[in-house]
Amino acid sequence: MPSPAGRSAKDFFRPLAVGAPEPLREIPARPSRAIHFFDPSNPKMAAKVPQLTGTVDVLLGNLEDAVRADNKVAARESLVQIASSTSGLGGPDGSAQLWTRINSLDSPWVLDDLTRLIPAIGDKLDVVMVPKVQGAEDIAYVDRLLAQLEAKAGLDRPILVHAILETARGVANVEEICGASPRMQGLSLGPADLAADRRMKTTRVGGGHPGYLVRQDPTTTSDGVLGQERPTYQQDLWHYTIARMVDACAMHGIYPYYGPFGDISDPLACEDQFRNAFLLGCVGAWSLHPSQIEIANRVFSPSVEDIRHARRVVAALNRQGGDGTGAVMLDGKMEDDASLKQCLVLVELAEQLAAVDPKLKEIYDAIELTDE
Ligand SMILES: CC(=O)SCCNC(=O)CCNC(=O)[C@H](O)C(C)(C)COP(=O)(O)OP(=O)(O)OC[C@H]1O[C@@H](n2cnc3c(N)ncnc32)[C@H](O)[C@@H]1OP(=O)(O)O
Ligand SMILES: O=CC(=O)O
Ligand SMILES: [Mg+2]
Repeated sequence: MPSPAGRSAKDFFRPLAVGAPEPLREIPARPSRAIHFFDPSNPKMAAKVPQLTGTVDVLLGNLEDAVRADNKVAARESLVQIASSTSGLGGPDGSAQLWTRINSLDSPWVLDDLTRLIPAIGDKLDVVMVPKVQGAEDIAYVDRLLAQLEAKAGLDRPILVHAILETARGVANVEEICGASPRMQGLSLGPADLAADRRMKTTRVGGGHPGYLVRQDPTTTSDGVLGQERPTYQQDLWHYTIARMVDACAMHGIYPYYGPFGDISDPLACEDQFRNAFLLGCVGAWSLHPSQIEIANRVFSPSVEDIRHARRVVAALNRQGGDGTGAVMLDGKMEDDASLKQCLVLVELAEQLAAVDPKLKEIYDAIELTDE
């Protein structure tokens, strides 16, 4: 059966242009807790890139929304300059990955974004983020164009594609978007554009809303008097979409991310939003301001308590049967193959992060198990 992007299974992993690199069979799990956005046309932000390179998993040169229309060319040119001159940025050995967010596919800038960036810095660019993706056809367009440009530039490694989920049609097509190309690296939730496209009545960039709540039912006392207290509980506007995104990504072996949290002055609510996404399966979130990098790095790294518990579960199941199967009691709770698999997700993530973050490695290495 043809894939949504029109390719049969036998052709799925064939390069889309003669001389283009072979597509990857599996998307590598490179740490990407914070995708830090900067506007390359803003001299102050551009100047901060070298010092951010050792502190953040991904630096993303943003060319789309938040870059003024009259700065689009300057942003693109400055990104070329930054990528060429910043050591440790981008490529398979970079200490920070280099991503870019190109302009939307219907904009007057996107063709020049790709035809300028790929020949100039294609060897440094790890991922191209595509905004406002509507369906597999958008990915197919970028896929073919990237293959042609990679072939022309003689690149030996495919540039990956990340789509922003920020239109109602995109959400309806989320599974086919994830499976549209072997280049698909992941998806980010774009709550601001998605809210506008859905005609939601919010005015924020991500996060909750005090009006979106449930109220406790009225209570009556034993003599029938209506109680005064009716607590309310704010609900998560993004739960449904994040859950759909996580399932679609997991099904296709690619990575889901929460996107922007616009209230820079509210680090606590930002942390909550990021943690909800982490718990639901996301691997990272966007950082719009340097202060959000630390929040994402912390929230998207498993805690010491989680890793201690996960290792104890692994050890307890191994102690019992040697092969990790069966069931054991630990702290009054039943643990078996299914909880073991959850624990292994955390243990593997900790190993991946420790490999790039020496401080975290020290912390995880120092965890002692007291059961043996
Ligand atoms: C819905 C969406 O599409 S979200 C994605 C698109 N939006 C973005 O990318 C926004 C990126 N961030 C920004 O534009 C800015 O952070 C703003 C406008 C939110 C706030 O900027 P400022 O008012 O300058 O913040 P603030 O004064 O706290 O900045 C402190 C310093 O950090 C710098 N800085 C701020 N944001 C960033 C950033 N993202 N990257 C690098 N440096 C930054 C500032 O230039 C300033 O530098 P200075 O100390 O040399 O003066
Ligand atoms: O691009 C991000 C968004 O929220 O819109
Ligand atoms: Mg957007």
